Amino acid sequence: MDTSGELSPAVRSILSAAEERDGGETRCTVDARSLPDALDAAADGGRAPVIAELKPTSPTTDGERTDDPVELAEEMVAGGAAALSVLTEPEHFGGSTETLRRVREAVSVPVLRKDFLLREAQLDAVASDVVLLIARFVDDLDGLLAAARERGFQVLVEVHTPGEARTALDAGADIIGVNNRDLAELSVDLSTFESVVESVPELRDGSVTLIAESGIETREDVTRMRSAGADGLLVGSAIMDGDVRENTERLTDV
Ligand SMILES: O=C(O)c1ccccc1NCC(=O)[C@H](O)[C@H](O)COP(=O)(O)O
Repeated sequence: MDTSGELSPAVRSILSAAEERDGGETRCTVDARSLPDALDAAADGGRAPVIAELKPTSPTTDGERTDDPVELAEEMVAGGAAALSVLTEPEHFGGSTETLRRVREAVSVPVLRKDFLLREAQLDAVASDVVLLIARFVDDLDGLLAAARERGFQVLVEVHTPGEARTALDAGADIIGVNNRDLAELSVDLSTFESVVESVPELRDGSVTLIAESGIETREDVTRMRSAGADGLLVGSAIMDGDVRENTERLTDV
């Protein structure tokens, strides 16, 4: 894990909690719904390919959303979300593996497990269609990627810099997310996605499903990230803040 650069106290706390968290007792086997296919189908159908994120709270959010997550998930899908992301981190994001299990049972779109996974056993805590691995925080990306794929998971490898994007490509990642959130300041800057993609043109050669993550709030942001090459857009706060169906419709209907 690379904790050498600056990290906000909240992220340090998230990582300490992740180091302590147990995995599942039995090995997961997943028959995954395809995230790339779901994103392509949305785009072919004239909708922005949005992955709507169920994030009850976060270090950058005031308060906590306590409505039934299954109802929220169904509203997101009704609003046009191509896929869902469910936070399972409990201490800082109000998530749970049980929420993800219930949501995945209730919807037919692919569901991403959004968490800070550090060890192979943690993959087995719950089945999902996609798991997130954060390049900076995973010691053995090749090994964890292989372990996830052996179980049937698709893997979204998250990066924030050109160097991390090259590491993800070298490890054979085929779904890569560029997170616009800086983990030192927790601020978001959409030009992060643009500059990483410009520095690493292989991200746009068609072999990778490329996701823009964080800080996407408006239709203009959606158009901007799509123009820069995003095949999918991961949106949390702008959907969770208010009527999730209306918010999802506003961002998918472009
Ligand atoms: O969302 C946070 O406050 C946060 C703080 C520290 C580490 C990670 C954090 N978020 C994880 C994410 O990547 C986002 O939930 C996701 O990309 C959606 O972002 P947004 O649309 O800006 O809510």
